[in-house]
Amino acid sequence: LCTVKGSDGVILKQMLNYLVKNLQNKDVNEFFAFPVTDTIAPGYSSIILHPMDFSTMVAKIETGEYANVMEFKKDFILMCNNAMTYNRPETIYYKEAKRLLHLGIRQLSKEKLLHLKKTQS
Ligand SMILES: CC(=O)c1cc(-c2ccccn2)c2ncccn12
Repeated sequence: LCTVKGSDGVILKQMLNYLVKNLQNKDVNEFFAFPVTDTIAPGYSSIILHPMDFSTMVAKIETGEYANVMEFKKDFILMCNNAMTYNRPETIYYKEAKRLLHLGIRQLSKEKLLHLKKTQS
């Protein structure tokens, strides 16, 4: 049961869960599924000060930390930019981040979200 006040919170959560699932499906190697550790990426935590990954984004959706889609989009772009900062352009991680970023920007474009909003209501 959601009160009238809380109803938009439920709809936003549904929308964000739909969007994050769509984006995660594009990360076929699951490079972005979990936080990058210093073990697999030497010096990562001293180079990347604001780490982000899909599991963190999913947790933030559940705990209602995103007030709107734009805040969610910011974390997605941060996640991709981190990978394009730490990894060299010739690496698979950089290339995957670049591809994911472009696919995600398209999916999160105003037109797409407007259409999604219409289909939701
Ligand atoms: C996203 C990212 O920067 C990343 C993911 C990984 C990763 C993620 C899962 C399994 C293996 N590697 C990674 N490894 C070395 C250097 C960077 N990375």
